[in-house]
This record gives sequence, structure tokens and C-alpha cells, in this order.
Amino acid sequence: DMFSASADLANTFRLEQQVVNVLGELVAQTEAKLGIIRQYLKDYESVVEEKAASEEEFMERVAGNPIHAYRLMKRLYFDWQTVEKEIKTDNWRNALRRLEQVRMGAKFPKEEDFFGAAQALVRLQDTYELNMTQLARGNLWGRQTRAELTAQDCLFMGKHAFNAGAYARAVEWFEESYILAGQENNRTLRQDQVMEFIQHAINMHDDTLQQTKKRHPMAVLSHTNSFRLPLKEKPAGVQRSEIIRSRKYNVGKHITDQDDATNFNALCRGETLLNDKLLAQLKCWYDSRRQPYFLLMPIKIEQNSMEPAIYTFHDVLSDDEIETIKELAKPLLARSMVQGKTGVGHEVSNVRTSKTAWLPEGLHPLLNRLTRRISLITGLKTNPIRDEAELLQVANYGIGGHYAPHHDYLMKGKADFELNDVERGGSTAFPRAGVAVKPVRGGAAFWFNLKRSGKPDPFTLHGACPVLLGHKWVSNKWIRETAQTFNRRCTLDANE
Ligand SMILES: O=C(O)CCC(=O)C(=O)O
Ligand SMILES: [Fe+2]
Repeated sequence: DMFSASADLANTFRLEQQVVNVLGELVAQTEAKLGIIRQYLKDYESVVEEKAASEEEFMERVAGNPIHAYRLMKRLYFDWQTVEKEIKTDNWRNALRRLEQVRMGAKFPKEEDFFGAAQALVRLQDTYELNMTQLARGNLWGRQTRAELTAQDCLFMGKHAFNAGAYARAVEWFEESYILAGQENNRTLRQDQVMEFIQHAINMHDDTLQQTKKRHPMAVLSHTNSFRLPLKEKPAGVQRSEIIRSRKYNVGKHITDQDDATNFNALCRGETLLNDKLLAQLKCWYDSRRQPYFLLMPIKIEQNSMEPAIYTFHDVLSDDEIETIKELAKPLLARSMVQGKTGVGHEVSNVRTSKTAWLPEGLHPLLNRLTRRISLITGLKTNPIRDEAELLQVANYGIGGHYAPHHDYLMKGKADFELNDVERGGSTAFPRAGVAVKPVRGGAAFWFNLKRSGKPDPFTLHGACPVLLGHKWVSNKWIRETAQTFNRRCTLDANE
């Protein structure tokens, strides 16, 4: 697929430029052709201007005029050759051949890409609580862009949401489509065409809600799929703002699945969930990690969370190193996988939309240097050749690309390098710890997935927030459990 990584999206835009070039030339050629034919017709007009009572009188007047006679000869002897030549050249077939060539050498989006992009928009809307009207007008969380949606686009989005069972969102998209249909200068739809969709989606929403309530009176409804009350009782707009106003956050020991989801989204939006006392404990400091390597240039460490301990190491990678890593990864990127539901094997899943590449240590001398640097910073053994850690993984997220909250229990610790600044969104959020780490170019987030005892730490639940605007490139290093028996005691947190 091509929506799950920004590198592929850029290539698809390039592909469209080729298509547009062919189409643009076709339009220019066709217009030139029409111009020549129009000119011929215009030249003929002086003949028609000779008004006469009858056909006979007309012919007499025209044929008896030496100027008309001369121009008739000129038109049919001289101009006609040009007109005929133009009609004979087939620009369409030529354009078609060139378009086929473009298509042959490249990947065109498929249905899954179209759906994936629509799904990404809905995900962004949910996470960032984007106001529908602003979103349709290109406003992405306060950043005004020139991208806009038409009434027809919104209708498509509504249909997509509807087919996915997200009736609450479907109604909102259809209603936006209705508003736009009433405002557009370049009509893409009529309002009465949209009305049917609204009615149908409202009925579906209300019926489904009623059935769910009957079967599972205590069910927690997803705000994407359903509002709390039937839409016939309370309109979508009112219910949506009530949902936003009445959210409650819960961080700490007694946290539910619903809290995980609400917290995750809030953290992605940059909201602060920790109280002032907890916030005051978080410090920044310079550290040479008791290593001569860092004496001249100590690392800037920022503590993002105390329990579990999460740190950001700033300026770990230089700009050159970042570019090298990205270039090494680009040809190797493939759709990211997750562990299969049965626990065996890996599969593509919508909970993780990105592309990833594993960089073998021998690919470039930088990788080995980086492995040693990570070891010096974390105090852990990280040599993948000795199975102490995984190879370096590079991930690229496209629009709406995300990784839903999960645990990385198989690995002890994880260092997460940011390869660029994301314009909007894309943080790594820890819904149970109540913190989010913003992507900062060249920095690395680090945490332990396992406690000292070797038991999994459920509070390390984390996920990648969907990218709202911009690109996200990260590089991950998972560090294994077994190799670390003697190293961790003297590492980051002496209090643990
Ligand atoms: O990209 C991120 O911010 C986190 C990625 C992650 O959690 C993972 O790849 O396991
Ligand atoms: Fe992870």
C-alpha cells in the first residue's frame, strides 16, 4: 500500500505530476486545434453577414462579390489544409499511450489506499477532536492549510464511515456535506441528494444504539460509532460538544481500558495529565554517564516520567547521521507488521499504520557506531551480533499513521530516536504513565518495558499518536533482557 508511509506518498504526488503534465499538454494541443477550427468558422462569418430574402438572392450576392470569391478560394484551398491536418492528428491516442507508459512504470493507488486515507482522516478527527467544519476547510488543529474538502468529498467520507459502522461519524460527515452543498460555487452535489444519506445514517445510528442498549445496558460506546442518545432526541453537533466537555481523566493505579483510550488521545493533543506535584519532580540535567566519551559533550537528559521512568536524551544524532539513516532505510521500507492475534506469526493491521525497515549492522559503519553510542548512553549491552539487542529499526509514518497503545514486553528496554520534527501530532504517548514524549529531531526516548525483577511493567503501555501534519521518521532499538544481568543496577535511576 502507499498511504502508510510519507516516503511513498511523496512518490505518489510525483506520479501525479507526470499524469498532470500529459493531461496539461493534451488540453493545450486540443485548445490549439479548436482555435484553428474556430478561426476558420470566424473567417466564414463575413459570408453569412450578407443578409438576403432568399437562397437564390444570397448566392447571387456572395458569388458576385470578388472579395468573397477570393476569400472562398483562400479558405478552401489554403486554410483547409491546416484544418484537415489538425483533424487528422490524433492527440488523444498519443496522450493515452503516454499515460499508459506512466502507469506501467509506477504504482497507482488502489481501493485499499483510498480507504486507508479515509480511515486516517477519521482517526485524526477522533484523536485530535477536530471540528468537522474547520477540518473540511483545511484547518488542522489551528494550522490553516490550503487543502479543502468539497461536499462530494464529505459525502464519500460519510459513506466510508457508514460502511465501517462508524454511524456517529457518518452522520457528521453527511451533515457537513449538506452544508457545503448549500455554499459551493462550483456545485459538486445538490442538498437534496445528501438529505437521503443523512436520514438513513440517523436511522441506522438510532436503531443500532437501541439494540446495543437492550443487549448490553452497561456497554461503553465508542464515540466514533455512536453517541449516547438517539439523534432524533439530540442532534449530533450538540452531543459531540457534550462529549468533549464531559471527558474525565484518570491516571494512576486504577485505570480502565476506557481510561487508556481517553488518556492516549488527550496526551496526543498535548494535554497535561500529571498534577503539579508530579510535574515538579521531572527535571532536566546534563550527564556524562561516567563515560570519557561524553566528558566533552555531556548528554542533555530530560525525565518525562518517574513511574515508570521515561527519559529523553537530546541531540544524540547529528543531521548528517539522520540523513544517512533515512537514506539507508528508504529502499528497505515495508508495511509494518504486528504480532498475530493468535500469538504466532505477524500480520498487517490497522492498529499499526507505518512502514518499517531493519538495518543490518554491516550496511554502513554508522550503524555500529550508533550501537556503541546507545550502549554508552543507556549503560546496557546493545550488540545485535551478540543477540543483546535487535537491529536498528526505522519507521516512517504517513498521514494519520499511528501505532495504537501496546506493550513491548518481549524486550527489556527501548530507545526511540526521532529523525525529524513532526509539524503536528506524532508524539509517543503513555496513557497509564500520563505523559507524552514529543518528537524532537535527533533526540531519543528511552524506557524499560520490564521491571528490575524481569516482570512486565503494565504502566509502560505506549503508542504512537497519529501524524496530523508533516512526516514522522523514527528509529527504534529494542534491547534484550538476557544480556543485561550485570549492567542495569548502575544505570539510570538509582531510586528504583
Ligand atoms: O513511533 C513511536 O512513537 C513508537 C513506536 C513504537 O512504540 C514501536 O514501534 O513499538
Ligand atoms: Fe512500542
